[in-house]
Amino acid sequence: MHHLQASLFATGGPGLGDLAAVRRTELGRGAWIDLLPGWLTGADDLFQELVSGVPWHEERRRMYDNVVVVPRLLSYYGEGEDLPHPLLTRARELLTAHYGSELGEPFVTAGLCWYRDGRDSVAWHGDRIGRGEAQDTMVAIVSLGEPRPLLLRPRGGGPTAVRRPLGHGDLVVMGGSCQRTWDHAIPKTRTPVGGRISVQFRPRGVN
Ligand SMILES: O=C(O)CCC(=O)C(=O)O
Ligand SMILES: [Fe+2]
Repeated sequence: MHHLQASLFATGGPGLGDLAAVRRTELGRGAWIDLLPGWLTGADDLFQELVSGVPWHEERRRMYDNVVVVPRLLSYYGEGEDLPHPLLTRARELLTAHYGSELGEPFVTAGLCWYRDGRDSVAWHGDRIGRGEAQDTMVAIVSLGEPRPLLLRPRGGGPTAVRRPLGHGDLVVMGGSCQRTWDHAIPKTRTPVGGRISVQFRPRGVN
């Protein structure tokens, strides 16, 4: 048996906790976030395995007359594509089992972001290129590696209303109207910080 599969069943190996322990915070405007620190445990190697095993790429985006490089590496697993690690497959199954009735559909896609250091970031945005613009939905994020804060503020600007450090194994789920009525960001930091990988599970048509 492959050592990875063997370790999944060994005691003290990687595990995913009970999602019944999530804590919900109502943000207002129909938006909420659920948090479960340390949902994923004993997966010390997972970060490094994803760093070396995932087909990361840079993305360039047109900004007015310029083309800018997105400050993080990305990889996207669409519906039906095998995820890069069995623990992520299991995480998605458990998320669908827990949230499926409230969400009304399964989590199907996985977007991965690798923030190599404090210069990598994601600017203020909502996930509303797809259905998140018009409909309530959920985006579930598992954070791996070095802690980085997730910031939230009502859409359209203003001061940061929520600042939650996301550490190794932590789960955050943004739900309700969160994608269309709130924005979120992972800011750059001058503090020396190692790499972080975020795995975002979304339903079909949300991105
Ligand atoms: O890194 C994160 O946890 C957030 C990423 C994000 O907001 C996105 O990719 O849409
Ligand atoms: Fe996002």
